[in-house]
Order: sequence, then C-alpha cells, then structure tokens
Amino acid sequence: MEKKLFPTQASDYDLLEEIGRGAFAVVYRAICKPLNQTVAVKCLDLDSCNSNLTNVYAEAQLMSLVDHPNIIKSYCSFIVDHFLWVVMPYMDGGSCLHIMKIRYPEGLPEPMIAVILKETLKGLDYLHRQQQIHRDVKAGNILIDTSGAVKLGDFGTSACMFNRGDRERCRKTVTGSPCWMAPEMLEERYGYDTSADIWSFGITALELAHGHAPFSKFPPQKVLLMTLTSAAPCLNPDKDKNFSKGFKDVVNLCLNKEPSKRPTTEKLLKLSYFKQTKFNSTLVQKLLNGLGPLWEREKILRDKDAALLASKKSAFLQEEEKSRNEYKRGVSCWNFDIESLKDEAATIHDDDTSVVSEIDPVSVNAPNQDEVVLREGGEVRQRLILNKIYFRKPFEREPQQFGRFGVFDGDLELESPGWHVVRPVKNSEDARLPTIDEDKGRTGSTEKGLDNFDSPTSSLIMDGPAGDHLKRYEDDKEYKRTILSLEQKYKDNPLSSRYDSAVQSRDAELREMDPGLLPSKSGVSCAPASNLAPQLKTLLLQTAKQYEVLADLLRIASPGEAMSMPLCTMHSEGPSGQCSEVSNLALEPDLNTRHQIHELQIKIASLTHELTFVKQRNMQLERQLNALYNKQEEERIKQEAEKY
Ligand SMILES: Nc1ncnc2c1ncn2[C@@H]1O[C@H](COP(=O)(O)OP(=O)(O)OP(=O)(O)O)[C@@H](O)[C@H]1O
Repeated sequence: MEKKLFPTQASDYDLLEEIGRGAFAVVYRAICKPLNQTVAVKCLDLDSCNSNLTNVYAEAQLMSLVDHPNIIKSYCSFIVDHFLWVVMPYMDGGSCLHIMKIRYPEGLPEPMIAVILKETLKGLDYLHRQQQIHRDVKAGNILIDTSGAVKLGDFGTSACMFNRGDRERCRKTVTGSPCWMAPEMLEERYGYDTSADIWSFGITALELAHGHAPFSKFPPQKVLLMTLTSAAPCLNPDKDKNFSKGFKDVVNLCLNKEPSKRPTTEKLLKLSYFKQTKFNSTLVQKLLNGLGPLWEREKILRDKDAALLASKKSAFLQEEEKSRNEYKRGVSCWNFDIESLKDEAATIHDDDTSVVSEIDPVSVNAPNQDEVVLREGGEVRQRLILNKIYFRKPFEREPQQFGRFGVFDGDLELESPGWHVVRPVKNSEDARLPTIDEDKGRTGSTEKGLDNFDSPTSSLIMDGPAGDHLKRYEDDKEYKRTILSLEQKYKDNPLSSRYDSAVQSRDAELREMDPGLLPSKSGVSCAPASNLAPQLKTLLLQTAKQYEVLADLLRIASPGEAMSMPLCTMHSEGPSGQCSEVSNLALEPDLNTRHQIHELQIKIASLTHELTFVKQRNMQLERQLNALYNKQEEERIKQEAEKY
C-alpha cells in the first residue's frame, strides 16, 4: 500500500471537536486538508509536561515507526508554539474506558473482554518484541473504531530500550497512572522491564471486568501503599463468580508481585484462553451500537465531570474541617512510615470521594486531590486532572516526591502570585512538633519557641493571598521543623530511598523560603530563564544596597555634607524574600546613579534575552540531535526487520 505523506504544518489541519483529554494533552478530531482525511491530533503541552523536549520528541518519532494493526501509530508529529502535535488515525469509537463510563459502568461482558484483551496483547507482544515498554497500559488507552478494530494507543510515555545494553533495559524513570503501576515501578531502587506492562495488563483485565481499576477510588498515596504492601488484586470469588476459570487464571498470572514470575506476552498468547478467543469485529462493534458520535459522548462526560466537581467542592470544605480537627487531635496525616500509612489507608472506604479544590495558577502538587481548577483573574484557565505520578529530577523546579502532580506554566507564577501548594508533613509523635494542649484547648508545643504556634494546617499547606485560615508558608515554623525532623526520623527507614527524595524536597522548599538557609547546589543549570528574574532583581538590590553602604561611609567621612546617594529599600514579595522593586525613600539619587541603575536594568534585560535565546538554540540543537538519532534507529530497525 502506498504510504501517504502527512503534512507537518498546523495550517494543513482543521481542528474540529475535542475528543479526549489527558494529563498534558487535548485530543481533537481533525481533518488533514491536503489528504482530505479525518485524523486525531493530540496537542501535548510541552511547557506543562514533565519530560524534557528531547524525550518527548524522540518518543513521538518512535511512535511513527510502529507498524502493527493493534498499535496506534503516529502519522507525523511537529511543534506548534509550545505544543507537540501528534497526528494519528482517528478511532471513532473512543477508548474502552470511555465506553464503559457511558454504557457499562459495571464492566463489560466476558466475551467482549476476551477479544479486547487478546487484541491488546497482540499489540503489546509486538512492542515487547521490539524491546519497548509501553508503561501506560489501561482501558483509557485501548481504542476501538466502528470497523471493530482494537488498538493500544498512547505510548508517548513508553521508553525505547533499543540496543542500549542491559543496564538501560531496566528503566529507572517513573511515569504512569498509579492504579496500573507495577510494584517494582514504585520502588525507585529497582528498575523495571516489560513485565511491568504485564502487571498493568492484569489490572486492565480487572478494570474491564469491573468498570474501574482496583483501588481507583482511593487517593494515590493509598494506591501506592496498597500496591506495595497488600496482596495483589484479584477477582472476588463471590462477586465475580460469573467469570471463567481461564479469565481468572490470566488475571492471577499477570498480577504476580514478583516480576520474573509473570508470563511474557508470548506465553500469555499461548494460553488456551487466548487461543480459543477468535477476533470478532461484530462483538466489538456491538459495544458501540446506538452510541452517538465520539465528541458528543465526550461532551456529556465532561459536563458530568464538571457537575461532579461542583458537588465535590463542598466535600472539600468538609474535608478541610475534618483534617484540621484531626490535626488538632494530633493525627498524623502524612508521613513515610509504612505501618501508620497502612492504618491510615485502612480507614479510607470504597465510597470515599476524592478531594477537589480550587487554587490559582502555578505548579501544583496535590497528593490528596483528583483535580484542581486553575484560575486567573477569576477566569478558569485550566483544569488539571492530577492522575499521574512523577518523580522529578533534582534540577527541576519541583521537589522529588510522589503524589498527584499538575504543573501549570511556571512563568505565570511570577506574573500573578497565587496559591503555592506544598506537601504536608505532620507527625504527632515527634516531640518537637505541636501537640494538643488540653488545658489551653489549643495547639501547643513541647519545644520552647513554639508555644504561640497555632497552625490550622489542613491536609495541604497552602500559601496564597486569599484564605485567611491558611498560614503563610514562610512563617510556618512547624513546617520547617517537621521537615528537618523527617531527616532524623527516616534515616533508617526501609523506605530510605524516599528519604533522599524528602531531603531534596526539603532543600528545594527551604531554599525557596529563604535562599540563605541552605548553600545553593552546584551545577544547577537547567532553570528556565524566567526563574532567573528574581535572582537578577536580587542582584540589582544588592548593588543598590552597596550604594547605601557607600553613602553611610561618606556620611562618616564627611559629616554635615549633603548626601546624594540613593537610599534603597527592599520590598519582600515572595517566600524567598527576593526583592521585586528598588525604590527611593528619602533622597533622590543623583543623575549619575540613576544612569548606572538604568544601565544595570538594561543589562539585566539583555541577559534575560540572551538566556532565552540560548535556551531556544539549545532546544533546536536537541531536536536536530534527536532527528539524527531517530534516523539511525530507523535504519537499525529496518535492518533488524530484514533479518527476520
Ligand atoms: N487516536 C485517537 N482517536 C480517538 N480518540 C483518542 C485518540 N487518542 C486519544 N483519544 C482519546 O483522548 C483521550 C486522551 O488521550 P491521551 O492519550 O492524551 O490521554 P490518556 O492516555 O487518557 O491520559 P494520560 O495523559 O494520562 O496518558 C483518550 O483517553 C481517548 O479517549
């Protein structure tokens, strides 16, 4: 069949309706005008996604090399502003998750599950043979169309393991959706391989059977904990009586906590359960019978979610109150002690709803939340579905940790200071932390200096201009102390790998509160240019302060003489205490001084400009390198394919 060449210019595509939304991307039905073909275009926001451009681009390129009927390939991908557009075949049935939400909330009938699983398995088998890990196998990524085709999509998060030796074959990065993640993916010290996909495949089987993944209603920290410490999920012998033994065996085989004991895709395909399952397009088409167009269904679901969100808002306020009361009782809400987390997790019931809150733009790390609404000037700018777990690299803006993460354009943080959401750390057992003072009926402390401490800390500590009930971050002594106490407490903890993350996160946060508190790390060179602005402003302030000192010295040297040096004052705005403005209070600076200040400002502007330019150039070079690398890979794959 002749290979069509898809154009790589945005103007060649008409974006029509929105047909889906992921953590960092919106997917549209679109028309490729020169080819007059309906396609799906995934617009991935490069600014808010947590991966570096090179990886994203490499993975998008990789997607275009895929050639299997059960895997969605990309026709092409290109950059439009700060978005990566990935052009793919349009799957007009949508995802299995989508269909379950609309029509099968309790799960699909087994014959349909068997067909869907087998087709997915064939696609996964192809990827594994190419030595790739998908890393995001779930019903939301299994797409179907009206011809009855079943395809596994979105392996933008997958990692290429081509021929890079065994060390590289075990990935150390963590990306994925908590409920589907294999236990070894959560333990940073262990790598993981293709068997992690087999675990996710087993979870997907349960998801298709029940309409939702096991633990999906729990907050992510509980999901993590249960995945690590509880027995592997399985079918319920009472509730799931109707499922065949073959299906139960598949689930049990895949959900083995020991990765090496899980079957390979090849072995699974040889099971009689899958051998007997024949592809049946009519069965798949039946799933879509009577359903409206995908974009209309998508809209119905979006509206439903919005209504749910509104109802959850009040739940959040209650949760706030509950959490505050718990705090007053000295209940630990967040720590890394696995046993207490276990107990805590056990108190969360199946019907617990996740917390939803509204906060202003910037970066968000909200371990207890499903979704946050980002507003600017009262307008909703973006809704972030916090459904992923990321371990951020040390040089990146956010601390390393696990939790639900959403990141909004960091530059906005400077322009419109808003909520700053940080991780809560509380522990009543630590003597240095505030405890209940029964007599006084308020929070007290056993340590001197904290007697007046009165923190109505909720399950999240927030910092922002509004909300009197929330404590300002930089004043939060308890937070600083608690974080420091973590260091002592978890040194010998079995989760000591988490300890490093906690320390790094502590350092990052303390540095943000007060740049002088900790020595700055060397080699931190990857900050965005916009992040430099406060530092440059600080430099400007320092220079101005030097004038001040000079003026004082001159005053001492020649008392009685009128001084014409500027008297500068620091306006502390952010938690870091960086100055935002240098202003004259009493004395007007002379012309020369003003001129120098002006020159400094010009230098700063030009430096910022230069930095932006270098950054762009860097990105360009990265892209070129990538293209080169991908070309080589393509050739290598071709050669390998020829060998077969
Ligand atoms: N080629 C496609 N055809 C039709 N619908 C699609 C296509 N690709 C994606 N979708 C829809 O868009 C939704 C969002 O896709 P996307 O890959 O961005 O996110 P996701 O995998 O659901 O979430 P995440 O960002 O967590 O990976 C999917 O769940 C699916 O319903």
